Amino acid sequence: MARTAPVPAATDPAIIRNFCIIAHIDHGKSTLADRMLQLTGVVEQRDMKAQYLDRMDIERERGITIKSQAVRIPWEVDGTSYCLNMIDTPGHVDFTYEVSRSLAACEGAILLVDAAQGIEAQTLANLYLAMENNLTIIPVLNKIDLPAAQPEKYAAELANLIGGNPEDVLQVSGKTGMGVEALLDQIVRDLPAPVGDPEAPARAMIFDSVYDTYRGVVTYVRVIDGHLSPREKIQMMSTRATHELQEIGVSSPEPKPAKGLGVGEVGYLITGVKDVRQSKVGDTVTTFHKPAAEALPGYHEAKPMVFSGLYPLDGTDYPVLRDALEKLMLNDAALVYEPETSAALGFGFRVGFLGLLHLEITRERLEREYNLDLISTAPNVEYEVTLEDKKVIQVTNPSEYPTGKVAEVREPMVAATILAPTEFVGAIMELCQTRRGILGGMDYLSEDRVEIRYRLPLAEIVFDFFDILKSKTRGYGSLDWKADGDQVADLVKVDIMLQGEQVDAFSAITHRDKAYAYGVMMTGKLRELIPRQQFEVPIQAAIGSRIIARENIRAIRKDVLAKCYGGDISRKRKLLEKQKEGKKRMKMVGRVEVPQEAFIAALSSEEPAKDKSKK
Ligand SMILES: Nc1nc2c(ncn2[C@@H]2O[C@H](COP(=O)(O)OP(=O)(O)OP(=O)(O)O)[C@@H](O)[C@H]2O)c(=O)[nH]1
Repeated sequence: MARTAPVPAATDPAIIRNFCIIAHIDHGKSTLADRMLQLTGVVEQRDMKAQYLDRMDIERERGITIKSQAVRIPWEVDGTSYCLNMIDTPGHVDFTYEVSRSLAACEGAILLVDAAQGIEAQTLANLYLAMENNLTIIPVLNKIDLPAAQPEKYAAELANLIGGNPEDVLQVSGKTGMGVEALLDQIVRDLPAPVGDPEAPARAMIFDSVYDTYRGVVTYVRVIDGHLSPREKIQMMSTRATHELQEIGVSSPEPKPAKGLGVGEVGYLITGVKDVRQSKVGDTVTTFHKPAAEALPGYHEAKPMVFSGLYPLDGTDYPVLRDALEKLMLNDAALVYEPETSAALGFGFRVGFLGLLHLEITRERLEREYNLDLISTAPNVEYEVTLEDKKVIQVTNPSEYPTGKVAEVREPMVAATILAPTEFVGAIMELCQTRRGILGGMDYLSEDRVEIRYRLPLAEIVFDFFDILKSKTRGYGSLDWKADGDQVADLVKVDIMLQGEQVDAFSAITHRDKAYAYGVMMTGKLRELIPRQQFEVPIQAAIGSRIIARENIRAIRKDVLAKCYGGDISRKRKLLEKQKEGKKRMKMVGRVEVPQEAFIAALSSEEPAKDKSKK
């Protein structure tokens, strides 16, 4: 019954439809994409697995999409075989950047809304992105099989938001497959076919690029004008670097070599290049023999929001970490890093991320895919510090924060949008107020749902804000934010000292009002984590030379042989060996031995617990 046809060799743009699915997290994009793959027969029943397009283990385990994926699916309407290119996109606010790149490769978007939840913060954010890209939008309610679904109510809400009639909002279930065929028909009917000049010099936009151990760099493109063929010499417009095309093809969803890619087509290129910097996302590909005069407008550079130091537990892994970061960067245009050294942790990198989830995912990928053990330092945002001599520096690492000579510090701000049932307005405003927020406005989307806008310091919302918002709104609040300039702030650097020796890994830049709380928290934690030494160890928190908190670790003389009475010499030796082993995993801070685990434990609590990472 599925109206599938063999994937047509799409040389005629009139039969192509490029679309993406945008939605708030968990509203069911990946499930709907799965159902489309199954219905159209591109994935055999026996090969089907949930979240087919989520290729990374982490994506499957956490049930979230991180990378965009493009796949070509056939669909027949009124006897004509169409070629649909579906681009699955992530929903989490950290990965909005991935979404905007995918949108630029499409003519239309399915705006998917959970029929039991209604419109949420990322529904709005993604809708605005799609509108900015002039995409045709098909509103769809998903999960209508759920007993809690309220299709009439939310169809009205959606129609109200984007204009149109509630009756025109399609109702589907990605789970049961209900309504999905009608949706595919509507995609063919409502979305415009791509337009471009087939005779013009080739121009293709790179919207993704991944490193494959066997094949080298695989570059995903959307052709705007002209044609790309195998064995052709291509040129990257930003660097003018040339490569020979070894393979060109489409994902269906497994890679399938093709005879070429024409106007409007989405596919992949392989040039055998191993250097990941040769294939930059946002760049335009043209041909060497007939190059285009002008590149396509690129993407906005993603701006990292959160910075953290990443250090290998074992110092000899440093080169592995460097290579791994380089490879990940190709996959992830938003990642930036530079080498740094820490007195306490050795050689590592300062890495910039889009948010905490991005940090967590990156760290997990590095550990898993490259077999590394890492310590990540407490994350912080980027500050702009003006010194007394008017020099301006950007500080992403607390240990670089200048002491004494500071004239002004500016902190990054965000424009935040919170959606929640009206009964929680008071609680939300109270929370934003304590986070130094300034109310920007409030709109009622329906009589029981409100949109509240605040301007807040990034540092106040990027760490635990969302978890608190969720608990204050009994799970119903949703949050989206984007960068919104900066402001002068009263910030200080808190240092942590062990026996008078500063430990750079524990320093933090905080608002003056919160410095004391940080000092007390960190000194208290370290007292628990650092074992007693043979002398007393004071742990202090200080702003400049002023001590704001202090704890003490009492002295102990640790005699490991005390337990071994009797003359069993081999047992004694074993114990001594063991003690030596243990020492190897100690870091010396002055005379104080700090176990590696203490660093990990003291720093890790600054991250969100694993299961809280979803929005
Ligand atoms: N009952 C019901 N559950 C659904 C339906 N579609 C998705 N779900 C469930 O909703 C949850 C989220 O679905 P996903 O497809 O992973 O959501 P997503 O929007 O792709 O999430 P991200 O990829 O992380 O953005 C899963 O537990 C699905 O099983 C549906 O039509 N009906």
